[in-house]
Amino acid sequence: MGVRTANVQDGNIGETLESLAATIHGRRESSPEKSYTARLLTDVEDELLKKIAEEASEVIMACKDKDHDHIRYEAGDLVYHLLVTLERYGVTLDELAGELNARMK
Ligand SMILES: N=c1c2ncn([C@@H]3O[C@H](COP(=O)(O)OP(=O)(O)OP(=O)(O)O)[C@@H](O)[C@H]3O)c2ncn1[C@@H]1O[C@H](COP(=O)(O)O)[C@@H](O)[C@H]1O
Repeated sequence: MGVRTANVQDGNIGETLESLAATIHGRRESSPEKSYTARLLTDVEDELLKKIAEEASEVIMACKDKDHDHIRYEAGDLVYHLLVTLERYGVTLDELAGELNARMK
């Protein structure tokens, strides 16, 4: 585990998710030898699905430690892998927004 804190600045979550999702989408054209994302998009699906469980567990452990920087770091890993999962299975961010908006009371 290597939590990096240098150069981490607050950002706009909407813009960041859209930019990252676009990068991930673009990796469909990349070589799996050169891109981890391209590998996750093309490898056997269990490789990606296992990462979701692993990263979720790491978030849980960081929360148990009440370690703010570590929680942020592991949440970043989890959200990245979730975005790769959405890309792989064809669920767009707009659809996700629709799903969440529909629940708002
Ligand atoms: N945001 C990410 C991102 N977050 C996490 N990861 C990778 O996800 C993996 C996490 O797995 P692990 O938790 O096992 O790795 P780890 O962090 O070494 O292990 P721990 O410290 O968590 O124990 C690492 O290989 C990270 O590099 C990411 N890989 C890519 N991206 C984004 O995806 C873009 C495309 O990257 P390529 O995959 O290189 O094309 C990049 O420009 C980034 O914006």
